[in-house]
Amino acid sequence: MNPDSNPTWQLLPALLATTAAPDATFDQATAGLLRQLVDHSAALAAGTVRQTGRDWTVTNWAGPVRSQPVPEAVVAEAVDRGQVQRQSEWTVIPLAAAAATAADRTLLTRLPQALLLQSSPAQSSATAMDSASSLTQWGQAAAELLTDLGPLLLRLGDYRQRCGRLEAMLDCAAQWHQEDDPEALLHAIANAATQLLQSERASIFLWDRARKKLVGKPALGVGNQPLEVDDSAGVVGAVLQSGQPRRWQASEDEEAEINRAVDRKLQFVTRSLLAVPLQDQAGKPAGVFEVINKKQGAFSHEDIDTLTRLASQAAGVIRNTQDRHTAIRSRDRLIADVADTVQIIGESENIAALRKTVQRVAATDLSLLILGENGTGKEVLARSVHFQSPRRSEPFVAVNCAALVESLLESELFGHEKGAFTDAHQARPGKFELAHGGTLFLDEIGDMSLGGQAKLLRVLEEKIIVRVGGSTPIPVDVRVVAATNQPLAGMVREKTFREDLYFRLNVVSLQLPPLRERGDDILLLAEHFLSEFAQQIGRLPAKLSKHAVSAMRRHAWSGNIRELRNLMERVSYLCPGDTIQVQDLSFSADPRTPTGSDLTPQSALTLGLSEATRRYQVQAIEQAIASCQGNMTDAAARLGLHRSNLYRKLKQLGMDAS
Ligand SMILES: Nc1ncnc2c1ncn2[C@@H]1O[C@H](COP(=O)(O)OP(=O)(O)OP(=O)(O)O)[C@@H](O)[C@H]1O
Repeated sequence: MNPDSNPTWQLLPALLATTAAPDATFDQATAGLLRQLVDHSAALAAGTVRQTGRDWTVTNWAGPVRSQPVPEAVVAEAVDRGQVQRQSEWTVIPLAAAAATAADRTLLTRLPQALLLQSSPAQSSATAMDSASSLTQWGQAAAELLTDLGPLLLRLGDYRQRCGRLEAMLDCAAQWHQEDDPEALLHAIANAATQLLQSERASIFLWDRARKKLVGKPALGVGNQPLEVDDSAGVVGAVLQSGQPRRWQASEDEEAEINRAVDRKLQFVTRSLLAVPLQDQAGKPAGVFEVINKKQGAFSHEDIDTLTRLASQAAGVIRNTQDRHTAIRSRDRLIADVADTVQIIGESENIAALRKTVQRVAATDLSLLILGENGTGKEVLARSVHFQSPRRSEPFVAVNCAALVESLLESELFGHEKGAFTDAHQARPGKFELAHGGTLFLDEIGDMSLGGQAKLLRVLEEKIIVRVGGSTPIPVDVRVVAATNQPLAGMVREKTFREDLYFRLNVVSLQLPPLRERGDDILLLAEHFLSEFAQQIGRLPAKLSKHAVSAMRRHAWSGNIRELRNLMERVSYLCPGDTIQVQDLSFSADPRTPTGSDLTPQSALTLGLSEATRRYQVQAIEQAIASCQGNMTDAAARLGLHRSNLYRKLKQLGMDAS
């Protein structure tokens, strides 16, 4: 036969062309084939039919809108006999099941059972015979194509649909991994399920084992109403208990399985439902994932497969997000706890002003230079800046520059590679790398050698380090806070500190006052230390008696807070009662100042006669008051003074007379 007049050859290209479209379905391919049939043959219209219950339903139709009913008897006879049947303008060609189809019962139920051709009614009998035979030829060609290719096209459609769903699932899973908020994640998962399974709602029930409840987290379309059901009730309960997926369809399945009370509460009617188990890492039940009301038809086997895969992805992501959230919460709690321990204590004017400045600069990445005598709290201040800054969850690394000899400085700060020098048995990151993302505290910067200063400056400018013995540039993001008790500006003038580094570090400078200039902050700090040590010892913090408070105020404190801290540590451990008395406070002498017994004629040469005399008097009075347990009359008597003269003397010496 000439291929041009062979109906199969004429119909096939159109059928293949339709199939080539990436989202073509079996129905679309059939529609294309029927259109070709109508265009090329004598058929006015063509359609496919299959039996649903007792009726014959048209599954596809090409040509003018049908005005007559399907000739059901003729169709039934053609299908029953497996032979072409004709009646008036109808020709019915049965579609045999291909061998491949017969093996797959689910395909059989989806394929049409007969091809229906309608021709024009009025024709001479001779013409009618010719045209009927030609029509049958065309029809049989189309029927063969549908029989042979139909199952393949259906399967192709299924595979495409499955690929589409898997792709969509991968996309969803990738998005879920970005989601940090557990509630938002559950919403995103439920949304994905409604879309992928063309359903009206989806809910994820997490199992509250202790309360024997299934808690529906995002119940879409339900607002924020909590949805809780007993863990053994209804379809979801059965899925949790059995670990097996379940489908439920109104009118086909037991009505009693559905909890209509939930429907009423949510003003919703469940028509169909599919639920699959959610499992934890160990494969134990963790909840149930359900979708409700398939928009068209019933939930299929493919839907079970899709929801099961979705549930397994979801379980993993939910677990990870919950773990991450728990970890973040405990990290934040720990950071908050540590941050609490590094408050800048004090209400004196200069400390209050300093606290305000810290609040302002903490949010920035500006370099800070903290100046202050030894033990004035420079490191505490640096830590406080760190914990108030956005870098608080990253490391705070402190380096004592005075302890770094020139030969070690580079490897300490920038790290080294294995074998970089004799003792470099392992590669080691330096302090800059360790502080990445956080704060690097360079204490005693004034003691850094000039060579070290040059290397430090380069890294601060370039924000890149290279480990000793290495060649790979490593970018570092570090906020630098430097501190010194040295007169850095003077050192710049004397050329013992690099001017360019000084300006690089000193974008903002903070000056910490010495303890002796902090007035009643001494008492606040003392209270702070007393409660810190009380906590360590496991008892209530001791209180300073009125006389002890006076003695603390009177004492000529050095600048170093450690003196106060050590004293409070000593009394916390040694003071027997709840109240600290004057005699419990034996102040240690400021090593830089000659003590009473040290005061010699030489002292007057260093301090000046008037200051040496003042200090001698202060100490003599302090000792007398302490030895008389704060009794001023007795103390005055011991000093050979009248009580009122003692008060006058206190005032004159700038001591606290209260
Ligand atoms: N605001 C504060 N709250 C609690 N303790 C503080 C505070 N300020 C300082 N201290 C305590 O004082 C001592 C000295 O503080 P820090 O080490 O911060 O001082 P520094 O100026 O860095 O000392 P150095 O000059 O010796 O390096 C520490 O024991 C610290 O705990």
